[in-house]
Amino acid sequence: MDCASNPSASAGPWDRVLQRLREEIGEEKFTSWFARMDLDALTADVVRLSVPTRFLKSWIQENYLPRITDIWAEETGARRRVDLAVRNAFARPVALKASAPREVVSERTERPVESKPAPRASEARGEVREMVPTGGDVASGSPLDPRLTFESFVVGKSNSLAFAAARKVAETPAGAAPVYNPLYLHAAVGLGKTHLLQAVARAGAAHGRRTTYLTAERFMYGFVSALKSHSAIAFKDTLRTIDTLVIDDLQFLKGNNLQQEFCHTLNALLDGGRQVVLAADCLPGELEHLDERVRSRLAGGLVVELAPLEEDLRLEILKARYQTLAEQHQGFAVPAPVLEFLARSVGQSGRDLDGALNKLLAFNQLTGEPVTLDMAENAVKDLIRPTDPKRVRVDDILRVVAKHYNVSRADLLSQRRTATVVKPRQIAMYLAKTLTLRSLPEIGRRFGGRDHTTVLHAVRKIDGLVATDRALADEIEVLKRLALES
Ligand SMILES: Nc1ncnc2c1ncn2[C@@H]1O[C@H](COP(=O)(O)OP(=O)(O)OP(=O)(O)O)[C@@H](O)[C@H]1O
Repeated sequence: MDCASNPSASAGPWDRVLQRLREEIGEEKFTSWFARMDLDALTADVVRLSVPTRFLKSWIQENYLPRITDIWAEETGARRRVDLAVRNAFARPVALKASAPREVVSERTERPVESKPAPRASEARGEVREMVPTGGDVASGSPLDPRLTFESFVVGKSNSLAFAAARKVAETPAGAAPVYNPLYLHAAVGLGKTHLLQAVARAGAAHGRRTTYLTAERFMYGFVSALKSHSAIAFKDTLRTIDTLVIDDLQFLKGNNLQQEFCHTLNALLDGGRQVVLAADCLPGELEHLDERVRSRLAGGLVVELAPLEEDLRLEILKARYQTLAEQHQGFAVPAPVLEFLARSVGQSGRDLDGALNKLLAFNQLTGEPVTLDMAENAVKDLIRPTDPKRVRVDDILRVVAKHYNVSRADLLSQRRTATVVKPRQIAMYLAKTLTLRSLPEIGRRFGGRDHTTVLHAVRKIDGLVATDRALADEIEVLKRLALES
C-alpha cells in the first residue's frame, strides 16, 4: 500500500535540499529549472516530485536527479529513491501544491523560464477568472498564461483570419450583439489555438466582458465536482451568466451527461446573446462524440482553421521568442543564421519552435558553449525528424499511387467510382493525411474538390483495413517509402 505522507510535514529537509541546489547552481539556473518543481509525496523510501512539463522532467532527470538524490540523503541521513513525474493540473490534490508563490500558468505551457508574474484578476477592467486550479470553484476558470496575448501572437498567412476573428470577438463591448457566434477555431497541435483563446479571454475582460476560459477537461471536472457537492445548479448558473465562455480542446469533451450539459450551456449562452469561443483539433462535424445538433450549432457560427505555420512565420515567431529569452538571460545570443536554420528544420508547430529555443538556452547555460550552427544542429537533432512529413507533397503521393496501381492521376482526381479507382484514391487520401500536415478540407480540395467528410471516410476505411489486412499494410508501407523518397 502506498502510505504517502503529507509533504508539508517534511518541508524542512526539502527546503534545505532546494537551498543547497540553489547555492550549487546559482539563482538563475535554479529559477529556470526548479521554480515549478513541487514535492508531491513522501513514502518510507520514495520522494515524489513533479514538474508541469515533459521538457522540464527530462532535463531535470538527465542532469539533476542523481544530485538531488545525494543531497536528500546527506540532509536526512536516509537514502530514498527520487521519482519525478509530469503533473496533471486537474488530478493533483490541492494539499500537495507547493506553498511558494508561483506564476499563474496554463498547465500546457512548455517553457522552462519564468517571466513576470501574472497580473491580478482585479487589474482587469472586466473580470477574467484566472487562478491556479484548486479543484473547487471550477466555474471560475482554468488558469491563464499571461504570455498568451494578442500582442505576443505573430500573424502570418496561415493564421491571419483566425487572429482577426478572435480579436474582433474580444473587442466587442459587453452588451453589444456578438459578431461571430460561436467562433470555432480548429488546427493541428501547437498551431496557436490555445494562445488565441487565452488572448480572447484576457482581452475580452479588458473590454469589460465577464469571461471564463475553460479547457474541456476542466469543464467536465467542474461539472462532475459540482454534481458531487450538490452545487450543479450554481455551477450552471455561473456559466450561463457570463458574457463570454471560452472552451479549449473541445475534442476531449466526452460522456453523455457532460455532453448534454455542454449542449444546454451552449444553447443557453447562444440564445441569450452571449459570446462562445471554442477550439478543437478538428472540424465541428468530426467531433463524433458530440450530438448531431451540437455539431450543427457549432458549425453554424464562424469556423476558422489555423493552417501549419509557414517558414516566414516560423522565423518571426522564433525572433520574438528569442528576444524575450535574451532579455531574461544575459549573454544568450543566437545568430540570425541559427534562427533561420531552426525555422527551416524543426517542426511546423509553435511548440517545436519553443522547444528548440529552450534547448539552445539550456545547452548554452549548462555547457557555456556559444550558440553556433554546429552547436544548434547537435542540440536540436531530436526535434528534426529525418522523415519529416512536411516534405512529402500531395502531388508526390498522387504520382506514386497512380503508378503503383496503374491508374492515371486524372482518374484519382475524377468522380469515377469503379473499384479499380476508388481504392487507390482512398489509399492516396490516407497517405496524404498521414504523411503531410494538410487538413482534411485541404486534402479534399487537392483531390478534385471533394468534401472533407469523403476524405475522413477514406482515412478511416484504410485505417481499419490496415489493422486487419497484413498484405495491404505492407503495400502501404512500400507506398509511404516511395512517397518519402520522391
Ligand atoms: N502565431 C503565433 N505567434 C506566437 N506564438 C505562437 C503562434 N502560434 C503558436 N505559438 C506558440 O506555440 C506554442 C503552442 O501553441 P498553442 O498551445 O496555442 O497550440 P494549440 O494549437 O493550442 O495546440 P494543442 O492542439 O496541442 O492544444 C505556444 O507557446 C504558443 O504561444
